[in-house]
Amino acid sequence: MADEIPVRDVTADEAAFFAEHGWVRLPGLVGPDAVARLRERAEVYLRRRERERTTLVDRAFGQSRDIAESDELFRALTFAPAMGRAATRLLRGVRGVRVQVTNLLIKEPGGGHGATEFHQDFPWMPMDRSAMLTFWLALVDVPADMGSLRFYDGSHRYGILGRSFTREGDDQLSQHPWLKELELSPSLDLAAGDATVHHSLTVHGAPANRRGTPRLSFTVTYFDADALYTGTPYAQTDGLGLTVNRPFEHPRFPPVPA
Ligand SMILES: O=C(O)CCC(=O)C(=O)O
Ligand SMILES: [Fe+2]
Repeated sequence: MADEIPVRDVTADEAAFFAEHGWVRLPGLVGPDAVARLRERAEVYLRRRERERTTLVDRAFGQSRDIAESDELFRALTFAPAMGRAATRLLRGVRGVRVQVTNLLIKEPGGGHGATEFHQDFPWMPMDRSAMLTFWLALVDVPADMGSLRFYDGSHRYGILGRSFTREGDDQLSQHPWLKELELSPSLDLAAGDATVHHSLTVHGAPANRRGTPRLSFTVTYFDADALYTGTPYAQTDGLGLTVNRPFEHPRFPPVPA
């Protein structure tokens, strides 16, 4: 029988908060029993992971990309209708969403990983529109000093600010010091099962993990199902045979029922 993951719906207030601020906290998005099962799975995958530190991103956190393609429990969460409904509601004006990527993230303690420098997610993407967001689900309790995400409030309204993680010193605050005039979201103490959601244009980052245990989280990124492929070179899409100016109709970008 297919696994089911209980996911609650997003409220009208949460959707309004997201529209204004470009991020939102969703307490208790996933029920505690389901989170415990997801965490057990995550621990197995992350133990197997090779600890290469080759890119600037690798220094900030470890990843196990496309986890929902290989694991049925993370797939059940990714395709839960409540997730599709939430993404569609938060993005406003989209008819539906597709999955862009799923990921398990680990931020090791004790200097294993550093801070996640402030960045936008969208500047890399080969989509013709920025209607895209990421759910970041805490799989363990994530107190602020373990590295919950922080967001520059309303930064999603300033368009594409450029790529980060391409060279030293290209974090968004160095490129755009005026961002400091915006409010920084409060440091959040998340419980396992809580999530934050950020828009793909929202500038976000995270401090290093100062606790003694790893920060474990799952992320899923959804985008407007009607977005068109631009042909911009991108490792994930290169060679898939997508057609420029056509939607992402490909098994790697499945639509999610809402
Ligand atoms: O978990 C982190 O520290 C960063 C995650 C992130 O940047 C993202 O999910 O877009
Ligand atoms: Fe990000």
